[in-house]
Amino acid sequence: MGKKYVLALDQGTTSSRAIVFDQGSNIVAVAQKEFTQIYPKPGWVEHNAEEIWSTQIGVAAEAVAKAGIEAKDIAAIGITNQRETTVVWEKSTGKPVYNAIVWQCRRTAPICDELKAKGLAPMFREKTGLVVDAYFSGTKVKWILDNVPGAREKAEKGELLFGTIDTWLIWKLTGGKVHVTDYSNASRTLLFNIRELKWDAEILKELNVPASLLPTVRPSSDVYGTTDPAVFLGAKIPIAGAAGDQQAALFGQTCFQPGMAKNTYGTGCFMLMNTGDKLFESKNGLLTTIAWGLNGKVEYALEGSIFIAGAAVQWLRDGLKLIETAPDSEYYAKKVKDTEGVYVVPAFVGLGAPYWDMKARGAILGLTRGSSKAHIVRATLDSLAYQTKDVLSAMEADSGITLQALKVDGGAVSNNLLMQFQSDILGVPVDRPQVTETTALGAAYLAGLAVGVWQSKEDLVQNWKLDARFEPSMNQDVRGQLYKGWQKAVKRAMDWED
Ligand SMILES: Nc1ncnc2c1ncn2[C@@H]1O[C@H](COP(=O)(O)OP(=O)(O)O)[C@@H](O)[C@H]1O
Ligand SMILES: O=P(O)(O)OC[C@H](O)CO
Repeated sequence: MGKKYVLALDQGTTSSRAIVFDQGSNIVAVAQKEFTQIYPKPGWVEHNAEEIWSTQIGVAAEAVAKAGIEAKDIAAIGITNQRETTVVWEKSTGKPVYNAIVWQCRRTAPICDELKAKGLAPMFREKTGLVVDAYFSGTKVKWILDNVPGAREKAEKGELLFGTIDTWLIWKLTGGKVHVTDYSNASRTLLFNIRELKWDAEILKELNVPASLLPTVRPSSDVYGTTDPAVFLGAKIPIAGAAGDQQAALFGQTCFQPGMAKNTYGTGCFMLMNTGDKLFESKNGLLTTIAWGLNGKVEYALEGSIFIAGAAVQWLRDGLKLIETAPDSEYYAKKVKDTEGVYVVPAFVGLGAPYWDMKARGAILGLTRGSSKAHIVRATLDSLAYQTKDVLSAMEADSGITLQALKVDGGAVSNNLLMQFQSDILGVPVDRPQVTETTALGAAYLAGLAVGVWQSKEDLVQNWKLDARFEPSMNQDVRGQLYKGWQKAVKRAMDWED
């Protein structure tokens, strides 16, 4: 049948995944591997960039083998990645000078406080669409250059390269030949001017980051180079698409029209609304970000970033050991009809949108002698839905658009109880597609469009198929009451850490 498969590499926060798609957007094979989470201090999160690479290339080979195809049957590779996570490496050796600093890491909160104290937040907001927060790459690069012995001298001599994970993987896949990123990833660095579409000289100066470190910014659907046969299954395959995982999910959900939105429930939860060529400035704590660069222009999105979602379920599993597997959360939550007033606020790494409080910390509130494991498990699941409600309210206020239905995806959407509660608390239908691996699908689409596997975005829309629609069935008064309790609980968790 010729080369009609597309391989998506989905490098997430907790695992590296590779998925082979056919031209009908069907999943032919999946391989996945978790990798080490490194917590050197409270609030710090790192990954080993070499382990990211070895797990990613490992699952790529495994997925191709499982699909029963050969590397030469792959028309293109698309990359999608946990965003903001920062790698700095030596140009000559390819060796990272430090572990990757993960998006969740709070170590640069003091740098952000200084920038805010200097009154620079409005400048950053205006140019980058982002808030000054440790979440983004800019202050992480600065931290590496300021704290890793010898790093700044090498950077100033042009011997180091910076990249988010897309850049790191493309550089490795091409055998160290190509140093690029795409518009969507660049827009998460706090270094990129989303209006002028270039690295911002004033910001680079302020953060003391030499421009020589930075990758070339390219469209999200474009042939960046080919794989080095020595590293990728002996074949030269075009690497033809890249996008941050949340933007890729927006693309995979075929949210191509302004006003269309999706919410992805993974480690964190990220709601994005396509705003087309319009750049909305949020007045309600959301981010303005680039959705993708495609067909010679960029399109924008409004984003609500929630730092802890599925990770709270992992905490129930690994930290509290209340459940054995993530899906068990549904089983225990079902044992009670509601949380009886218990709220879990999973502000483990502060709070993102719409609060942006780096000093918030997790809290369980409303406990009584009658509170049980089931109540805590249920309250943890509910917290994903409440945080989503916070963000959707902000998005509707910013855009003036009332959502008719919310498209969802990501690991936690298999939880039916959560999806029903989500619909109940929003008062909006929740639509779960058959393919919930929309992040990988989006990356495959971007790559496939660049090499002609698919001809146009319109071709893709018909591939989106509904699995289940969850309709709101909660009484409005109950909804209001429950949400009021959540807002009270959030206030108690805020501004906690000194
Ligand atoms: N049935 C479930 N109920 C609740 N949470 C779940 C369920 N299945 C998976 N999860 C959560 O979903 C997350 C994994 O989703 P995934 O999309 O793979 O995340 P990521 O891309 O961020 O690594 C984990 O945090 C896990 O706790
Ligand atoms: O890896 P995920 O799916 O948790 O996504 C992480 C986000 O890209 C962080 O901004």
